Amino acid sequence: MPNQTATCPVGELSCPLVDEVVHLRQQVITDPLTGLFNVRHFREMLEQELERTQRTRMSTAVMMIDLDHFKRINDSYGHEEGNTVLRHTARLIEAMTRRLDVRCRYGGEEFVVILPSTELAVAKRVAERVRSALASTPVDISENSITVTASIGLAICRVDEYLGAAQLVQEADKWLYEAKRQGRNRVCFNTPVQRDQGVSQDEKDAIRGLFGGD
Ligand SMILES: Nc1nc2c(ncn2[C@@H]2O[C@H](COP(=O)(O)OP(=O)(O)OP(=O)(O)O)[C@@H](O)[C@H]2O)c(=O)[nH]1
Repeated sequence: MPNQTATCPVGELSCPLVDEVVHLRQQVITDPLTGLFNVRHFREMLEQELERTQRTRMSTAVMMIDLDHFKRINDSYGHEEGNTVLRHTARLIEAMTRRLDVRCRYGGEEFVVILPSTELAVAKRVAERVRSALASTPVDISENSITVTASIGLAICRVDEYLGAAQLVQEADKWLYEAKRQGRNRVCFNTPVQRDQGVSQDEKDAIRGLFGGD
């Protein structure tokens, strides 16, 4: 009878070496403060999901979330309490999204979620759920109960309107800053109406002409 403890057969789940590798792999892709995925994993997964969009023709959505006036929380209550707020935010993001969504800390007080195989209408509902949960769920810090809000930018990669990873992130970031600009605690995204505003009067007239409009 061979000595089972002295060997590490492939596929043996209880092998300490395999456990160690799994643990290390987890550490490499995790943000230590919040337990969400880190930005390195976000980049890897985004490339993977965009490839899936090309293969399956199902859209990929990216949701960029930034806490509002977070500096004030640090300044008023200290960095440790600020960290408590970041962990609270991470738990709410997890609670309001699916396990298949890739929930990441992008850095500082910014979070990003990849919503695989998701159209804009669904992404809007998820983003609104996250925004509203944050605004209505207080967190206890320094004997105070406070609520934090977030601004959220959404971007979609469709197979017929394909955006690469960098462009998609840039687009989500653009709408996040639009949400800040409009007063914070809101979700912003590119709507067909806003796209239409980019069409000049000349172009509109030409389209009307093509379809026989007056
Ligand atoms: N506690 C804590 N604070 C952090 C961490 N990373 C970044 N910060 C702080 O996050 C704050 C971000 O501030 P700003 O970029 O000015 O943004 P803001 O105050 O949220 O304002 P708006 O984004 O414009 O609504 C800074 O005070 C950073 O020091 C962290 O890991 N822990």
